[in-house]
Amino acid sequence: MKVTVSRKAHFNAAHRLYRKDWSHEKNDEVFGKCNNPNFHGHNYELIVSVTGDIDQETGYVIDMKVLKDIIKEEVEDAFDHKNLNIEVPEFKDLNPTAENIVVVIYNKIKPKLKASFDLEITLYETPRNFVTYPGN
Ligand SMILES: Nc1nc2c(c(=O)[nH]1)N=C([C@H](O)[C@H](O)COP(=O)(O)OP(=O)(O)OP(=O)(O)O)CN2
Ligand SMILES: [Zn+2]
Repeated sequence: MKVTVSRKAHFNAAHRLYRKDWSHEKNDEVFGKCNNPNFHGHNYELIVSVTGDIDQETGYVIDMKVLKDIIKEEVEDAFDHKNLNIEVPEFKDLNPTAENIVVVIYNKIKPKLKASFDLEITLYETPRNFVTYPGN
């Protein structure tokens, strides 16, 4: 019997959407205002969902405290109040779109969990724009 345990988190971060190998005109055409060289910020909201069997002794799939600490170390400490393009190594050569951010977060959290757990990450970039990565 599989059960999904979810925890919400949030972080504030700045970014700019552009490709270094494109002209300013092409970046403007594709990314519009998100290509502003002055960067802009979002209040990102995160949902981390872990699916697995209930441990019959503890009644837990995963201790929420353990999940909270993983999210803090892997996401909040790494991304909160950072400029993603400049201060977060994963985005040095990767455009920090919501799609790329959610995959980076998945890849940081997955190795911290028991291999038998399934992981799904949902990231809200704005209250109306969100992406989900179920890891496949
Ligand atoms: N597929 C994607 N499209 C866009 C992304 C993205 O990450 N993936 N990102 C952006 C911008 O960074 C930003 O999210 C857009 O902000 P904004 O236009 O302010 O957001 P809203 O649409 O929610 O604002 P409205 O008030 O509804 O206009 C753009 N595209
Ligand atoms: Zn943006």
